[in-house]
Amino acid sequence: MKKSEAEKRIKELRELINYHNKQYYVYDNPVISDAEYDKLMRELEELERKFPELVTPDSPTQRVGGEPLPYFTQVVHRVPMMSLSNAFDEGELRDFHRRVTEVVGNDVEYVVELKIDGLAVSITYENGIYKTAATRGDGEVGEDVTQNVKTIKSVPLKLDFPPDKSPAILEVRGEVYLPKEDFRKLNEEREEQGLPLFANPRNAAAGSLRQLDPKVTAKRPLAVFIYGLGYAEGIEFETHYEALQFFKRIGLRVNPHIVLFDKFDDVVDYCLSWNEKRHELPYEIDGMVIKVNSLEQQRLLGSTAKSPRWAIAYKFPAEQKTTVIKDIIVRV
Ligand SMILES: CC(C)(CNC(=O)c1ccc(Oc2ccccc2)cc1)c1ccc2c(N)nc(N)nc2n1
Repeated sequence: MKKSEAEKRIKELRELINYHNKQYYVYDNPVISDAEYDKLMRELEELERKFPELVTPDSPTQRVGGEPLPYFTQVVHRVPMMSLSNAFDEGELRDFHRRVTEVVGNDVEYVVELKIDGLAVSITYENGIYKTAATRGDGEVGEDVTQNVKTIKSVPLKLDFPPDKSPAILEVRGEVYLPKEDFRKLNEEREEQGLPLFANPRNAAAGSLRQLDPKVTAKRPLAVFIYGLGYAEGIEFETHYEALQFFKRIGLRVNPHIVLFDKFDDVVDYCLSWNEKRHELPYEIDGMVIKVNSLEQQRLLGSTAKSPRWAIAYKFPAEQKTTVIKDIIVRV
């Protein structure tokens, strides 16, 4: 095959593979079989082997990065990654709502999201191409985990911008997690190998993401849900819900159980309902997150040094298990 034909076919294959990744990971609606998908990947890998000069960093074949790192470099977040204040019961939830309405009045909508029990990451795309990823760290400075996050199949390496909206820089935040079933299997393998077990999926995700060798991370079936905007150049949103819809449209994986409410009683009912329903989810959640939808109202409410006044986490009552102590995250 001539180089020009290879170039054309490589472009086609990348677009096809990106499309099928979006169908599978973002819309949970694959339209080809795994075997057919693998065939496309193999053809692309074969062509890139024949024409290595045609390989680009955003090619779907470039997920498992380079050599192990000696250490993680630090990344200063353009916008701090804040934490959430907590509400532990309905009363505290209603106190939050009262504080909000005292500032912005009664015409307020809320977006309610699951609080995935994983670890927070920030992912930056430049002109729609995956660029960097960092852990939350202390909120101001995190660890550069670009190579490791790149191995997560539900993280797109190229965003699908519509012609009228293509931000030069888009930095989003989300939660990296390990699904329950994969956590169980991982601990089963570790037991067989006589290795220490992970205490819970969150620790397993953290331990997997903080690996210095991306080939180890690549073996861990991590996943991500994007839940917020960090920083953007070249695009503006009026509401949080609009931002989430845009994220989904361009290929970022957003949780399917996010709901917009305009009555706080419905927010409360929805939060309480998930204390039971969560046991059927394929991943662990430790609560719900309630956010004022209007970005203008968010600005009016502002933030404390630590957390926004326009969002709160509703934590489920701790199950009668061993007391939850702050787990020490180790790299194993
Ligand atoms: C709401 C926010 C705290 C993110 N937002 C921010 O980190 C943030 C940071 C600076 C902001 O504005 C500032 C900009 C510049 C300076 C200071 C504040 C606004 C939001 C948050 C935190 C954890 C979440 C979680 N585990 N699950 C879900 N589903 N949502 C979550 N949302």
